[in-house]
Amino acid sequence: QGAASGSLEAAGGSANAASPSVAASPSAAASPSPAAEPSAAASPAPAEPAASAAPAMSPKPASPKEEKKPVPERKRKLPSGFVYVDEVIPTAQYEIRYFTDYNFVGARLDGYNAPYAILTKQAAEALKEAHDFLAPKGYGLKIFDAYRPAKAVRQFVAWSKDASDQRMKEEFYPEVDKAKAFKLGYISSRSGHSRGSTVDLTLFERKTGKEADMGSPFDFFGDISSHGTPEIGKAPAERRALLKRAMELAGFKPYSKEWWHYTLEKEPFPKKYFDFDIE
Ligand SMILES: C[C@@H](N)C(=O)N[C@H](C)C(=O)O
Ligand SMILES: [Zn+2]
Repeated sequence: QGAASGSLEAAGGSANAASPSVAASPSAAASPSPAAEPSAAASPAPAEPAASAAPAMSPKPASPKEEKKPVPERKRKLPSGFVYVDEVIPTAQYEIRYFTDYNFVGARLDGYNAPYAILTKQAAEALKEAHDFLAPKGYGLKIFDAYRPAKAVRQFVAWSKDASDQRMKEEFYPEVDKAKAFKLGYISSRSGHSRGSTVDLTLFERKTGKEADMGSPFDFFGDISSHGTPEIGKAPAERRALLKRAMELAGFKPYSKEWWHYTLEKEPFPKKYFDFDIE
């Protein structure tokens, strides 16, 4: 799993539009180990529990059934302090995986009633800085997850306890026992995402619109997804380092176990876990 590939040219992944998209796409990053992100994880997470990814293989297309599902109009009124990220960064790409069934659970998550990325205003504005920093380097940001309702986290917990459901194992956690996903730090039972200032993301190449090869897919549970892994090639490692630099300059901190997961250092709600639906 997880291609350790080659050149700095972006690879793999479908190019998703600047607006929230229902279709899933593939995704495919190493720099010195970033500091662990603290977390209120219920389980003894190693470093910081914080984020996730898709396999290096080609992305599963959305099922015909899924494509027919109507996408609801977005609710304009968000809780105070939150914004729709595409209204702040219209030129980023959005592929909200937990709104689709292309994720490690294999189903749309509770509370994801629409494919939108929502963040605190501070986090969205900081993210725009990272996106703008990357532009002259030929890259942009592609968002997989942002604010995550606490009910979705509860669904992750239930999923991890259901040993009979292994439908996405091969693609997302081939060498990990799902019952240990929390303990190993790949998922947090008190996720920073529910505080509204944490984001899961990757790079896309501006020239082609394609998702960059980061050496392992988003939400791939394994050592290869850690910062500093020796298991990936030079180019993906350089891209992970570029993304990390952009995010740190913008005020985010990385999570050692997941190259795609970042939390705003000065998050406005450091102790509050929200549960409003995404709509
Ligand atoms: C599940 C994955 N995308 C993720 O976000 N993991 C971190 C540790 C979290 O759950 O906060
Ligand atoms: Zn995350």
